[in-house]
Amino acid sequence: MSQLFHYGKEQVGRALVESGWGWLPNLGWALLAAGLIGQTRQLIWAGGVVVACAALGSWLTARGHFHAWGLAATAQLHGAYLAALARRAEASVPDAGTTLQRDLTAIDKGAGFYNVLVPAVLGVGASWVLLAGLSLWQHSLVAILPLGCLAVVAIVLRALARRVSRRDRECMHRFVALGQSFLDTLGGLTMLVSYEAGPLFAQRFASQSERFRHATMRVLQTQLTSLIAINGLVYLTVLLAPLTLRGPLGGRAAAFVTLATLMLNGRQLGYFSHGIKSQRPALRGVFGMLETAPRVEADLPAHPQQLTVRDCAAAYADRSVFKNVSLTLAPGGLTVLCGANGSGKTTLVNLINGSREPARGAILLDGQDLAQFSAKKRASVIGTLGPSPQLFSGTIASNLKLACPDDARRKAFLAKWQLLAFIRDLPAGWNTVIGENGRRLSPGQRQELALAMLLLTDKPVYLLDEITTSVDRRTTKHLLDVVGALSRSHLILWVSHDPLVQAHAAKVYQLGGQLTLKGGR
Ligand SMILES: Nc1ncnc2c1ncn2[C@@H]1O[C@H](COP(=O)(O)OP(=O)(O)OP(=O)(O)O)[C@@H](O)[C@H]1O
Repeated sequence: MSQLFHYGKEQVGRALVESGWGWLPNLGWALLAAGLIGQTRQLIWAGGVVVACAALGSWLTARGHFHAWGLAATAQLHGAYLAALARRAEASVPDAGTTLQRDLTAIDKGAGFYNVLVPAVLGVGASWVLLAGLSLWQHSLVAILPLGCLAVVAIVLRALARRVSRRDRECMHRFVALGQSFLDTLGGLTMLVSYEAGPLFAQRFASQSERFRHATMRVLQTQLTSLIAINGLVYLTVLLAPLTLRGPLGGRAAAFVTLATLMLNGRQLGYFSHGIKSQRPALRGVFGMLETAPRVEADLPAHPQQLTVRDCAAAYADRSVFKNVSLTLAPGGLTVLCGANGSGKTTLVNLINGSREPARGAILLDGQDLAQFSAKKRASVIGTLGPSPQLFSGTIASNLKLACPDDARRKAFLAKWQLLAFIRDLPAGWNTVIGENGRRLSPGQRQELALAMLLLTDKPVYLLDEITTSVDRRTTKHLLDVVGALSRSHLILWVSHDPLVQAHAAKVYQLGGQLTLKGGR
């Protein structure tokens, strides 16, 4: 939360003046009460003058710019956040923008930090000084009473805070479970119909919705309990105060009014701490974005000679996938990675291309740590293709053009490597319309087209993850010839269980907890 102080600093002085004027009427009301009840004309006058001066001062300082600190700070935070978001999107950092709505709301709600903190702290402090003076004058315990109450409020809130965050987590967990189940059902509707499992899923979905509703109600219940705790203790203290008051009637009235305003400011602080705590995760996201947004970066080598995976470990949540994996890719031959399902091959590919961060270790390209570079920079030198490639509705030619807009180079490349031989059998040839994500092509044709598009991007490093699962043997052999030839000048890692692919490799690594060299030519 300390980062919040860095914004709108130039308005802090103004916020103090605003808050001071804001508190002054409390002194005026205390004097008025003392004067009216003690029937002292001078005090009535003094109170009236203070209230009038405070009102005039507030009007003069405010003049349409009330909450100057909050306004300045939130404007600066919005600006900094949106600029960082733009840099992340520009650098193709995954997830950029997905939390935009939540983060902007957090910044707006965070304005409470600027608008409430100073007035409430100043109000509590000033009221306390006044109260201490009054109780010295009257020999009463009225200054100690609120101390005890605030201590109890703090203890109660602390106890509730744990419960609140447990309930919040539970609610979020239920929400995620509900969302996942909804998306699964939506995606697999046809399969569910063929399994005749519709009613079962409907029942399961209904019970998950019910659990989510219960979790939400528990969150509301806990929030209500803490509000009752704060308010209950505040009003109880104000009600108990007359029992501790001694001395002249006017002094007692002044002490009572000051105590009431002190407790109201204290309650405001309690609400404030609640509000700011509930925004803490979102605000952390905002400051995380500001800290991690990519700065202007250096270029990565256009023709790297070595990619090194150095002592890398990978984990999901607290589950380790592998530890101490080291591997070097260099031009001069294909490197193949195999291993049992779930051993972490795709995870390793994702560490290299930057879509996941290693739990430990580093990935170096010609000695430069890739962690310093944005996803966009990494993607400019590392091309990745997985088993389910993404194609774009349009024709085969329009897709190829996306990967390489230069007509001459594209045609020369495809002719040189004799790629996409299946096009000869299509009546519309290159102008065949492939539909959304290439669904009018066969899975094998989709894979071939996606590989041709990847190779057309002409990156120095390629990561191929199970790209021939749907491709026939003859085409696989041909693709192996192409990739094998490219691996003389490029750094290529191919994840494959296929013995045919492994037979073409200069090095074959096996992953299974550790990475071991299994063979190669
Ligand atoms: N997003 C994820 N969240 C949590 N766990 C994951 C996630 N992705 C993968 N895992 C787990 O990490 C382990 C490694 O997965 P990974 O996909 O890297 O294996 P793989 O070797 O590529 O498997 P396959 O041969 O089936 O493609 C698996 O046990 C999997 O359950």
